[in-house]
Amino acid sequence: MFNRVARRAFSSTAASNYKVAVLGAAGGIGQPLSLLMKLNNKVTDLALYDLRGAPGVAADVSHVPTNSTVKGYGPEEEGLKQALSGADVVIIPAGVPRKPGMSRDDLFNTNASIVRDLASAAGDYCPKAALCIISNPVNSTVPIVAETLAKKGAYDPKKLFGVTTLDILRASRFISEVANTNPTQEKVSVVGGHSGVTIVPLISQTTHKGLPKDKLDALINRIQFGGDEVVKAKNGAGSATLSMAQAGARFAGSVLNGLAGEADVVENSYVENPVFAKEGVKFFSTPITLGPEGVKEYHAIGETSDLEDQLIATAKETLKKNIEKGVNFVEQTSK
Ligand SMILES: NC(=O)C1=CN([C@@H]2O[C@H](COP(=O)(O)OP(=O)(O)OC[C@H]3O[C@@H](n4cnc5c(N)ncnc54)[C@H](O)[C@@H]3O)[C@@H](O)[C@H]2O)C=CC1
Ligand SMILES: O=C([O-])CC(=O)C(=O)O
Repeated sequence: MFNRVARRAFSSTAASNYKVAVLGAAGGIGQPLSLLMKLNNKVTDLALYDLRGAPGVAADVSHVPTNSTVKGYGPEEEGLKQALSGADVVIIPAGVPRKPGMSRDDLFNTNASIVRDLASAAGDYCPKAALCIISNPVNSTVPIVAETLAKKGAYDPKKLFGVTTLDILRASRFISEVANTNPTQEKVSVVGGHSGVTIVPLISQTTHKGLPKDKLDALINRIQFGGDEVVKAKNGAGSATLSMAQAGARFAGSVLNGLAGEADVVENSYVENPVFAKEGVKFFSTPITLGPEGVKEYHAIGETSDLEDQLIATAKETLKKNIEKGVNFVEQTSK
């Protein structure tokens, strides 16, 4: 088996060589996300872990002719340890999705312990890895990971990311539908968290700040509750998986670009942000620049309208509670 140095030395086509682990890889998000990571030429070692089904997904994805090896692991034979050892980036979409009528917070009771245990394993087996958290409720699962790692002395706030990129994708798409423009050219910063009122799209920073109030309100509401559209349409069969895989692959790709030292890699992400932490909201999504050590720079939110100021204030109140719930969970359940 090649060690990291040898892997890098033997590769000729990739710009850089990284091991990426996907935890929850056989799920609705995990499968297409694993495929998209296989297509990323910075990935040379792809480790797919799930309670069940990961070896099959790995065998399937491994036939795609790109530079990466792909291995699937289950919980037997220290599969989690093998999947995580040496990982540079860990992407976590493990856990249950919503059904109609549920909020993301309703997933807390099931997903909190799943995420805590996977975070604990990451702290043990790849303490230097960048962790990208997809499992809901993101507003609380990210603090759970932070607290779990902190208890092990393995928490690096610059390497823990809540993935909110799907809100960014939706904002681009939905604004293009309202303004009749090309969605690939629409860039909208979405700040705050990842659920309902904590999702705050900053439309005033786009070229569409003059939208009539009824259209603006409807657009903001659609971005905040875009996840519900998919949950309703899937009618009990889960929530967004394909668009989420695209969002997760874009975000993890940017993390890899940052690790590789590329310039000006900017994404929005729900991270421990020193500015908001001072206000008592420890985690908050803003634009960040990604670099070789994870977060390289925290960007200010920028200019906002009065309406956006109100939305941000509302988001902060809910986020404080969501964060506290995650922190308390780790306090109460850690051995
Ligand atoms: N951050 C975001 O924007 C989004 C987050 N999500 C969230 O992502 C999560 C996953 O959604 P889906 O893939 O649709 O669900 P799914 O049920 O299709 O897949 C979840 C997978 O996780 C696995 N799993 C459960 N416990 C595990 C453990 N302890 N270790 C490893 N794997 C484990 C399951 O076996 C399953 O294969 C949900 O919590 C969902 O709410 C979904 C869409 C967007
Ligand atoms: O709505 C859900 O439960 C899944 C999710 O986070 C999203 O699609 O934004």
